[in-house]
Amino acid sequence: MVFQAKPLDDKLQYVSDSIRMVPDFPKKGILFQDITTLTRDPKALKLCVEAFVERYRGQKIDVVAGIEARGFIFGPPLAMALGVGFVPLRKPGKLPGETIGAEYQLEYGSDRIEMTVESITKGQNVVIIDDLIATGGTLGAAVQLVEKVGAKVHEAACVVELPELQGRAKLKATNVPLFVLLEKAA
Ligand SMILES: O=P(O)(O)OC[C@H]1O[C@H](OP(=O)(O)OP(=O)(O)O)[C@H](O)[C@@H]1O
Ligand SMILES: Nc1ncnc2[nH]cnc12
Repeated sequence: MVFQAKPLDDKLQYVSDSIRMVPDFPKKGILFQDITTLTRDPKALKLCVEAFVERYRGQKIDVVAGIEARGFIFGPPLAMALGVGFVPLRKPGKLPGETIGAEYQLEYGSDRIEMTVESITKGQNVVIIDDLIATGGTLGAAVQLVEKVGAKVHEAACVVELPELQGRAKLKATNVPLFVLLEKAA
């Protein structure tokens, strides 16, 4: 049984149904939301990207920043549709040149993300995108990086929110709005 706080329209229901839930992955007790079943379904992928495009078209967005790895799937098609560039926020040691980084805790471990300093400039209006918000640690770190170079985070966007893990409350501390397509059970 999938928990869903808000009733979904037919399109989002289709997207929701396309996500496979995998119990005990990658660790016992984690109900993993597998978006690869969404991305391999052309209709679900199109509906999902279109929902983001509809949200941000006409919003004067300068940059879409996506979080490694699954933000790299949804970010580039959104950036292309908006006619802006895509900036990757990456796991440690992957980006050349001068970088800044932020550490964060996950539902199943800890990690760090990095950003090329010159990739986003002061005053730019940025949408940060990822597949999922759980504890909000990853998005919180991404917000820190974008704000550190003097840019504004217009909104953080995800396909799935796991409300029980309170990521929304963590992000609220940054004053960055959160937009999600689906709320699902953790
Ligand atoms: O809200 P949080 O508790 O921070 O968790 C959400 C993050 O966890 C997952 O990535 P993961 O770190 O598993 O990396 P991957 O995308 O490289 O598999 C997911 O894609 C988000 O980026
Ligand atoms: N339950 C979950 N499913 C997929 N990705 C995740 N990232 C953190 N928690 C997750």
